[in-house]
Amino acid sequence: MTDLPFVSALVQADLPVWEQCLQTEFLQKMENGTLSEDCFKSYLVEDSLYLREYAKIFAWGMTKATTMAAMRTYYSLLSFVQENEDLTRLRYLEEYGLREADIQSLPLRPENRAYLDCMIDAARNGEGEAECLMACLPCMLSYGWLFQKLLQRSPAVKDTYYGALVLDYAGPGYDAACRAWAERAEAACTGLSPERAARCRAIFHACSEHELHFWEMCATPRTDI
Ligand SMILES: Cc1ncc(CO)c(N)n1
Repeated sequence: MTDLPFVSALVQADLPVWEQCLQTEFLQKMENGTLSEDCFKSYLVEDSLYLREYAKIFAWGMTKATTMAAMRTYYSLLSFVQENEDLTRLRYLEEYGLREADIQSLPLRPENRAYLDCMIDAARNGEGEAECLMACLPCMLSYGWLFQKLLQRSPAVKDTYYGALVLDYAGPGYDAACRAWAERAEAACTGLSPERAARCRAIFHACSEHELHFWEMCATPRTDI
């Protein structure tokens, strides 16, 4: 992504945080095949709740769209997240006897709520598309980066129970989508005032930190499912 200077600098600055994500107990155990199904099930439930709320970030973004191009970015992101990402997750949930409808009333854990509140704040109170995309980007880009790394380091992970999920996020489809989002974010962040650019970097970084907290949370399973 060297042709995307703003986004590349954001990613470079946050690689240490993403490295820390890879070192979390949850991802280490996923990588070495010792993750308990309880933890994984709990992650899937939490992430399903997360993705439901994540959709609302785009809704806030849409209220501020001033061009059709911006509008299209939001709905293509929304449909990618809701349709592509959902397939594997729903299959796993089904294996656990959980239907999407059954989990909707569960509360979000505090780390999850805090992350979503941070993104919603950026999308609702920011000036426009740049702030909204900065809030959404660490989620997408860090997943692509993390799962590609995990697969490179431990190719055997693809033959484990968690292989399907890893391959989804490490695969060319997700990578292409990440690239498109990064290009869109680059365009939205080109030519911003230094103050606004700094605010955008702060949003991106805060959201990377929340990704880390989310992974840390996942080492301990929920007790209500
Ligand atoms: C918490 C979280 N971050 C990122 C992604 C990738 O979309 C996800 N599914 N969940």
